[in-house]
Amino acid sequence: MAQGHIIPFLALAHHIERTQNHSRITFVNTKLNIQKLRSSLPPDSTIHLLEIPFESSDHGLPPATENTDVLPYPLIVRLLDASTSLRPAFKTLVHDLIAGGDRPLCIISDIFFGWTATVAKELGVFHAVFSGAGGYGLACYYSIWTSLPPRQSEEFALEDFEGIRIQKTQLPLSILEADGSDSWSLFQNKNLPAWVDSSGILFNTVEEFDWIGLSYFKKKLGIPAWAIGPVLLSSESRDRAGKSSDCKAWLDGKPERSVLYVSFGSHNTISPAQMMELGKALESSGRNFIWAVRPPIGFDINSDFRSEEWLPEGFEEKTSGRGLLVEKWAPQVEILSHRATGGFLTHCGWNSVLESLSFGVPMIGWAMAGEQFFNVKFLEEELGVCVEAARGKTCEVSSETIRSKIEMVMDGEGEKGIEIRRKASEVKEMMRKAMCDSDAGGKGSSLKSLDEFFMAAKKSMTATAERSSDEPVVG
Ligand SMILES: O=c1ccn([C@@H]2O[C@H](COP(=O)(O)OP(=O)(O)O[C@H]3O[C@H](CO)[C@@H](O)[C@H](O)[C@H]3O)[C@@H](O)[C@H]2O)c(=O)[nH]1
Repeated sequence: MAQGHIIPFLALAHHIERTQNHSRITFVNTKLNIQKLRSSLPPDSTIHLLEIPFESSDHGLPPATENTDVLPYPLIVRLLDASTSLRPAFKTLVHDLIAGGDRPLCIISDIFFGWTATVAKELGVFHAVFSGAGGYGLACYYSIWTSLPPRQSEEFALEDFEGIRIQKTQLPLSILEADGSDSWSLFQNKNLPAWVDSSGILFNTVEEFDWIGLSYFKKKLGIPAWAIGPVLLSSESRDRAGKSSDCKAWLDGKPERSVLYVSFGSHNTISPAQMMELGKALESSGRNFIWAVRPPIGFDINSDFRSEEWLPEGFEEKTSGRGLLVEKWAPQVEILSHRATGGFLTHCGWNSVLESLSFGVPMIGWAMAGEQFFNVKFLEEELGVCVEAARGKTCEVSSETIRSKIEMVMDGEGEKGIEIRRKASEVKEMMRKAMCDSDAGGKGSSLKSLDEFFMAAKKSMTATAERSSDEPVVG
């Protein structure tokens, strides 16, 4: 029930539809999310859409709230918790399919729907969690949630993830405030342990560069972790195209790799003070930029953007011609794929990371929540494709610091600028190969993993069928 999760699920559904012959896919979600999805499916799509009932106002949420993108941060955990109420309707749905002779081959569910693994186990259906997050970032997140660090430590080693040290400033607010009895702890204490009921985890990532995190899950949960990515949604398959043509036309007039794209994903925003500093940094950097803007923390996230109030005085006039503000939703893939885009200031949500790297665009990291802090650590320390600019939605940042990181990444002639672009190109190539079906060497690793996953699901289905035919008929 979040755009950042629905997008990779839709991409996965398209990918399965294309690569696995004769598979029938049913996409299950609540009414409003299904409505949005319907508009983004091509007319010839074989993907079925099914709604399950959900009344947000029954859970202390505003009416018609079914997606995190319309919610302020404090209400997100309430939506997650409310989503567990879908369990009986979901169980009935799967039960009815089985009773009608249409047993599903497998159920693939989101990381926040741990309970679906338990339902699948009860009904004897093969189940996998699909993580739109990467292996390394999710491994840190899982490890910390299942063994909360002492509150006073400024830096600590992860108990079950060898060699990884985390600083307190890298913890999302939900974990910083967790004491075992708060809403996030209560939710995660139910959600994460349920993953062991699953038969494996599918990751939207690539084995060749994300094996550390994948190994963590194989060892920790004793189930397979299949890297099947990157599965990405093309700009044509996106429902909310934003100001598509405006951005493209604007980018067409800019030199190669000269534009910095700034966006913090589908629902995050920063504090008013941070927004002011970021504005100053973009102004003083003298660089071209596209900034996907959203009202800062403390203001209605769905309201119009007031640049004269939230950005430095005269910002739009001073950056006219070299800066473009896009309100609420930008055509991100179109921007990242354009030859004029040379860098991405991002919160490092995993979809943004994959989208950026699939076009070889290096990043400036500013994590906001969830596993994003660990993604930044991974991208900077392990892959060398990112430099960190700031941490969190409330930290103090100065325009000078942000500007220096912008210059470092956007400077195609400086040592760092050259190196980071080289590494980003290397990762882009790894991603291409993982999904490649035509190189002389045969299928790429991610395509092979998806085949393995389907083989495991089919084997399990055959075993279930054999078991039920062995059962004595009771009159
Ligand atoms: O103006 C915008 C903003 C976002 N997007 C798209 O929305 C998605 C955003 O996904 P992501 O970058 O992963 O950010 P979040 O929406 O914040 O993602 C959530 O889901 C991710 C995958 O599980 C996690 O890595 C993040 O921590 C979690 O916040 C991407 O496909 C973007 O292309 C747009 O097209 N236009």
